[in-house]
Amino acid sequence: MALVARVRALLLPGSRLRGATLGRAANGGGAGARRALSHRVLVEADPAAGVAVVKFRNPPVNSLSLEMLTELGICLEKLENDKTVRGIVLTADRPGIFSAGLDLTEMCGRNPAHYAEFWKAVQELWLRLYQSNMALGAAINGTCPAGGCLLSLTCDYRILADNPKYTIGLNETQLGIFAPFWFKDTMVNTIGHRATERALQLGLLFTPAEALQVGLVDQVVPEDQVQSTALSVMSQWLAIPDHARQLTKTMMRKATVDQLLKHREADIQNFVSFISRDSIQKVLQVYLQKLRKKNH
Ligand SMILES: CCCCC/C=C\C/C=C\CC/C=C/CC(=O)SCCNC(=O)CCNC(=O)[C@H](O)C(C)(C)COP(=O)(O)OP(=O)(O)OC[C@H]1O[C@@H](n2cnc3c(N)ncnc32)[C@H](O)[C@@H]1OP(=O)(O)O
Repeated sequence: MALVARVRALLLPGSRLRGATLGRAANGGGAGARRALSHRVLVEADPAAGVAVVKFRNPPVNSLSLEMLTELGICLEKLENDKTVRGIVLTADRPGIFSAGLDLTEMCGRNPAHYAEFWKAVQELWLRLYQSNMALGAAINGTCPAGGCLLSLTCDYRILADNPKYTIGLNETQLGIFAPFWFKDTMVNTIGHRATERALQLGLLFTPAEALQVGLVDQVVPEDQVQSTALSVMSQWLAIPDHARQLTKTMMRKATVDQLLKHREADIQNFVSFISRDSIQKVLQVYLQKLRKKNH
């Protein structure tokens, strides 16, 4: 289903999104700051600074469900059309978990049509973020595996909280699945081929010190300074004339984007047939059960 159709579906009677305010809603924060609410995404915009902070709040772990992907996509589209916003900082509403990655329940026990719809939504969000004309920063205030790491890698820079409990990486192989080519390319573009090959094959989750060393993040700062640092780094990016920064970003990312655009349909079909395999369903179910057992 296309983004517009998914939004309509979300707005049908009975949907949890119905009645939610997706536009700018109320004053909040400092002078001129504006807040907008949807269920799973909170936006704090500061028009004077030209920056919006987009906060994930999809408890318990900020997983990227179909609804979360859709709300995030709507929110980013609105911000892209807002002339007062030139930069976006992505972060979690609460410290602890930036995002647990793609929602595993969307990839388990569903039908092929659902897998195709879900994967299309993952592609759409990646394309929106990776091609964004905005300057994007990630204020990573919690653990950041797999799809969470991918979100941060679409940004122009990453600031990670200095907490050894927080790890970051594309750990798909540890689940018995693997990162598709465009996840891989996004990481290669950040840390290079050899470091990516090692990280992906071993499904490494890096501590803050390791992530800094390998170049997966640009700065590690005390936990209470993650957002303020991300905002002050943003002012450096916004000091560059937009057109010059945007043309450079497009030049750097075009080949990677074009690969997915060229193989988009095949990538969906490959995902659907891979994820539908009995053996893959089994490993995902075992992984989910292990996560759930901890709590019961
Ligand atoms: C041949 C051609 C092939 C072409 C191939 C194409 C594609 C390739 C194929 C597939 C690629 C698919 C890509 C996937 C990328 C991903 O993002 S997969 C998700 C990876 N994520 C993780 O591994 C993280 C798992 N979670 C955790 O490690 C922990 O939850 C946490 C984040 C560290 C938090 O720990 P904490 O102790 O605070 O919380 P709990 O573990 O107790 O969790 C609470 C609650 O939430 C549930 N949950 C956790 N993570 C997820 C998730 N990602 N999705 C859904 N649900 C999740 C957990 O089960 C608990 O539930 P409850 O017990 O019922 O409350």
